[in-house]
Amino acid sequence: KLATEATSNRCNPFITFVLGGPGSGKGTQCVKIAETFRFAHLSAGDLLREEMSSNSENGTMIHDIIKEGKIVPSEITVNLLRKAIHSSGNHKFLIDGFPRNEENRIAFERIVGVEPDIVLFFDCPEEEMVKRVLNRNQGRVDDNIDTMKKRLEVFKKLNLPVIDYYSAKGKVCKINAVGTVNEVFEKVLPVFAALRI
Ligand SMILES: Nc1ncnc2c1ncn2[C@@H]1O[C@H](COP(=O)(O)OP(=O)(O)OP(=O)(O)O)[C@@H](O)[C@H]1O
Ligand SMILES: Nc1ccn([C@@H]2O[C@H](COP(=O)(O)O)[C@@H](O)[C@H]2O)c(=O)n1
Ligand SMILES: [Mg+2]
Repeated sequence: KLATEATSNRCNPFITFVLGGPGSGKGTQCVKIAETFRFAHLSAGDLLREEMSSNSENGTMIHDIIKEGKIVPSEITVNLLRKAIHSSGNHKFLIDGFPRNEENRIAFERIVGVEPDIVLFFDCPEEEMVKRVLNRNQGRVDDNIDTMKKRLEVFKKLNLPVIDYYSAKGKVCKINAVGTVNEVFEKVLPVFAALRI
């Protein structure tokens, strides 16, 4: 029901928040959803990494926070998302890895002014997430066992309560993230196939 409530004459953008622990497969699945259903894929982590590499005034701070597995101040992340939403030319968005905490959630509502239509939650056992992250090999400063342990703690302490918040509003689609990439995508497909946007 939650996914079919959207109608074709809406004015607001259609927002999907994509959540799950580090290495649960959010980015991998977002690429497939975006290709199949023509959503714009905005990864909060990717936007922060781009900002970090662009010699911006916040670059060093962002680097240090990511290396520690902590959460960047919401104003920075939400403003990067806001700009990306407005320049995308699309009206359907996958916002990957956001909101990570209550502060992120509230800042998005305040600055962007909309709530998500649906929240996808990739539910994955910790051992599997650790294995995936340590095999990722993309040169990320946070893909090491020390940072990964911290990220898992931050996920449980700060991100799970956000997922609970949206669950209570009936917005969460929980997907079992165990299985091959294609097996997981098979579970995601019906969520988006049911949309009328
Ligand atoms: N279903 C899967 N089975 C096995 N490996 C997977 C699966 N999905 C993704 N992977 C691999 O696991 C790693 C982590 O996946 P991905 O980057 O999509 O996770 P993420 O949730 O976006 O993580 P992060 O929060 O750290 O950005 C990648 O190397 C990816 O190729
Ligand atoms: N809303 C967010 C999203 C990410 N971060 C920081 O970036 C790191 C990597 O994020 P991924 O989504 O690519 O896993 C994350 O551990 C945070 O340090 C953030 O602060 N706020
Ligand atoms: Mg990712």
